[in-house]
Amino acid sequence: MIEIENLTKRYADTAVVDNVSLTIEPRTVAAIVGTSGSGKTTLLRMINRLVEPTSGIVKLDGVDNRALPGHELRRSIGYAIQGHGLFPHRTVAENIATVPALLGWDKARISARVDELLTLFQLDPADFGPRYPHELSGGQQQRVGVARALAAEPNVLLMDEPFGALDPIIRAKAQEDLLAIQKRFGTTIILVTHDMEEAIHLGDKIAVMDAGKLVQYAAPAEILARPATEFVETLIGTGERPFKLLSLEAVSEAVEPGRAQGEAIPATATQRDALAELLWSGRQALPVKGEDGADLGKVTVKGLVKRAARPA
Ligand SMILES: Nc1ncnc2c1ncn2[C@@H]1O[C@H](COP(=O)(O)OP(=O)(O)OP(=O)(O)O)[C@@H](O)[C@H]1O
Repeated sequence: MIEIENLTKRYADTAVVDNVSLTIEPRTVAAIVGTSGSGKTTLLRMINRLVEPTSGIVKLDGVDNRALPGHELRRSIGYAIQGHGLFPHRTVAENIATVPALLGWDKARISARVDELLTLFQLDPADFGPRYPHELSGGQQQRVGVARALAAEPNVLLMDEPFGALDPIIRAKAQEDLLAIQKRFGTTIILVTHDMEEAIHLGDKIAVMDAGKLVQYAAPAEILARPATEFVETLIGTGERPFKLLSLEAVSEAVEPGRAQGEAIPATATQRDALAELLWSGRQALPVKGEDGADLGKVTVKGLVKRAARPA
């Protein structure tokens, strides 16, 4: 668990992070969103003490983050940034091995961990391990950056716009990979993004920052249904709100009994995908299939329209 209590950072007379308090439950993803300059990166960097707070406390599993020297603290917390920050003169394997080597892991354990992570990120260890960062595509470098951040099995992973530079298709893939890896390792992730869509998709909770202040901290559905301020409402984009609400839930939650004609949609697809397919194909209902291909029922325009309405 991460507890941030009355955290403030001042530069000269300006509080760029202003008395922020929030708690992040273990094994969840918290997304920090806000406009440029709202203090997101500064807030994130006070967790691993790349920035020292002016006042306030950060506790990690109940322990003040000042209990350890900063460099030791940072070995225990994963950190991934936009542009990946890979060491250009070290191979991919050496990059990933950085923190385990600092921690004194033996060679066999390091090599097993590097192979495990490369495989997990769908990079063949024999092919990619010996390459240098410039021999990879941007998307591959990004995956190595996240693999490096996870190398020493941290409980906490901080990510600063990790997908900012990726094209939309690779970005969607990277987001899915991250969620799968987060579930597998149970990592607590704090992710800075300026993209509300990404925050809604990835965050169990979303922290909205405006001019250094935390203006709302809530689950995505709550933020969509009840934005705390006009600023939050603007960030959501009101025209998109019903579709974002539908994107939070799977088709399986909206299945109705009965049959429908035509190609089926998987129960794991989002309700937004189902509505898009219904509108595009001009149908009133789609059959829904389970992972084993079994017919589970149908999803209808009428049912989804109800679900897209503002929650009571
Ligand atoms: N070392 C510093 N000295 C003085 N001012 C700083 C320093 N670091 C950050 N700031 C200021 O603090 C404010 C918040 O910066 P921060 O990087 O946290 O914002 P951000 O929300 O992450 O923005 P972006 O989305 O553009 O990265 C900005 O106005 C920035 O200019």
